[in-house]
Amino acid sequence: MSKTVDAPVILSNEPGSFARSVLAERHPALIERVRGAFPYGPGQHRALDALLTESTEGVIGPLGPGAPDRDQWAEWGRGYFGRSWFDVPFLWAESYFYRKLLEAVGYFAAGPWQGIDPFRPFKQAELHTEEAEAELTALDRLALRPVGEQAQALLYGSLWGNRADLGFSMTSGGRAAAGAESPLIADDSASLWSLLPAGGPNTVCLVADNAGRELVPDLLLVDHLLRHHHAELVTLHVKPYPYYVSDAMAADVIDGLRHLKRADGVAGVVGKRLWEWIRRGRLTVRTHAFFCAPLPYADMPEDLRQEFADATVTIMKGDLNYRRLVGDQLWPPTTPFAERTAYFPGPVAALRTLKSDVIVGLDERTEASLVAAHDQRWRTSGTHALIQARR
Ligand SMILES: O=P(O)(O)OC[C@H]1O[C@](O)(CO)[C@@H](O)[C@@H]1O
Repeated sequence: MSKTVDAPVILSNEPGSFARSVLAERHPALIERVRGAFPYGPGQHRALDALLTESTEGVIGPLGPGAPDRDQWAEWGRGYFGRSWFDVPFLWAESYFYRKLLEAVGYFAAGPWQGIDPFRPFKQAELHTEEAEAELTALDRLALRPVGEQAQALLYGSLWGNRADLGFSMTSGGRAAAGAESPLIADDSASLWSLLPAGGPNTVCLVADNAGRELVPDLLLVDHLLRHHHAELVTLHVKPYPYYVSDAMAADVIDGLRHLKRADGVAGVVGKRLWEWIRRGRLTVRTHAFFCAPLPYADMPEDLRQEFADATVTIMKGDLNYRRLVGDQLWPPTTPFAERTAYFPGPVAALRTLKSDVIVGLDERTEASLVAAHDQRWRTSGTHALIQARR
């Protein structure tokens, strides 16, 4: 057992740090992309200007008086207002940035822009890339392989789908989305499958991350779990509103399902079957306000805790869910995953490509070889991935 009891919370004020670059470079770049995505009017552009200035040079201000969740954020941000965005916890600052960006474009305000997802054009474009098409065509070949091989390939597909992240491409020029896949730095997939023996009365909660090219492989995995009775019921949890650029909401699930249903070959068959799983109640899409909270899962509310407690296993997708699952802190990398997730109300697994500094659950040899071979960029470059699970 590691002796770790606590570790520094990640802030964004360390010069040269990844967290700092997200606030100082990615967020301004994202504001520019959002400006170009819709024919926003002068009021929205002024609000985006104000957000850019506030978040890079100013101090944290409250949400506007009409915001439905103003009190909630005032509570979550107690002690942070009036301070530099760089000096408060990175997880909080990043989450609040997305909330303020929605405010700037009028997502929650009564009027024509209410409910218009500022990231939707990017998410939709993702579905129609050559790579996305090739992934669907590959399903025809995969269907000829033994079932166990299909299962493993779909699990890895869902894992590496997490690399297709629009926030990431904001400053990396999409580099992490290309190239050969690196070996996993932790692979508990055998342990994950052992939690889901075919034919058992299993239920799975899959907490989704990105839409588009991540969500489609997630749906393919879900179909496999249901079809081969690794799970009798699956709940797909998505965000209630646009978040972290590409995070999936119910509208994105519908887009993904339609996209699959229209495809040729095996992909089209799977798309139609997924509609049927939903119709029969074997696949349910759910959301919860907590998925957009700037808090670790250790602080989840009782109703969500109960949902996870009832599942045979909860699968957390992506980097943000990982940060919230283990705590957005600089843990010694060899801190056991089981120790960091001991509070979780049931078996839990993480499928994540590494896109921020947090990491636990490495063995010493892996950590040493990563540091020697790539310095610390392996933590944030999206080239490495992991599957971690605990019973
Ligand atoms: O989509 P994912 O895998 O949750 O990745 C989100 C990650 O991207 C970043 O927002 C940086 O763009 C990280 O800070 C964050 O953890």
